[in-house]
Amino acid sequence: MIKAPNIILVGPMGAGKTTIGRLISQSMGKAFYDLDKVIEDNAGADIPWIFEREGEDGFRRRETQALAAIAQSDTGDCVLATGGGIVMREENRDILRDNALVVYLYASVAQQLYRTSKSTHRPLLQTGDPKATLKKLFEVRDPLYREVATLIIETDARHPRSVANKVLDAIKRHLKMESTVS
Ligand SMILES: Nc1ncnc2c1ncn2[C@@H]1O[C@H](COP(=O)(O)OP(=O)(O)O)[C@@H](O)[C@H]1O
Ligand SMILES: O=C(O)C1=C[C@@H](OP(=O)(O)O)[C@@H](O)[C@H](O)C1
Ligand SMILES: [Mg+2]
Repeated sequence: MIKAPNIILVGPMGAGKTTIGRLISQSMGKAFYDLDKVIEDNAGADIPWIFEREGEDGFRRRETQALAAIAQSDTGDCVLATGGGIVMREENRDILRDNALVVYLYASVAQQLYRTSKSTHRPLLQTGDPKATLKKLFEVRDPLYREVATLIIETDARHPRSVANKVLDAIKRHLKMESTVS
């Protein structure tokens, strides 16, 4: 029998990684980690505080450390929701590709903007023009999400439960396919 891999969700801010990750972990009976929460717990401080005191570079160092610790533990029993910038470092992309089944949750810039508009805990969006920021980030990051993804799931115009079911079906189909070719 093939070993079940860790499931890692990537995608832009507002794609629903945290929300969908929690839902699919419950359905799969796997532990759930949100990388932002792990970083906050390790630092004893929240993300806005880390960005303010250590800059984005400090946050990215902490992010890589936390990703490596979780993804390279070989238990294969967790679902991990990452933050939208996880694909910016090449070493992170290597870790993702080598250690997990990676699901890219796709959302249009309009949906990203809508879903992130009610919260103030994303420092990169605390600017005068969050739409322009999301658009610029998406242009750089979309090809990188695609580079690491095993599966790509569209989330626009879908309720979280329906996105979660779509992800679960795609994972099942993928694992079945893998077991028939190996
Ligand atoms: N498929 C969806 N449809 C509508 N709202 C969603 C969907 N997925 C997530 N949301 C909402 O969007 C917001 C951002 O979701 P979140 O899971 O924090 O995204 P991410 O972790 O990718 O930044 C939350 O308020 C969440 O309830
Ligand atoms: O896109 C990014 O660079 C970031 C996304 C955030 O996570 P979500 O994608 O879960 O909002 C969080 O890691 C941090 O604010 C930086
Ligand atoms: Mg999140």
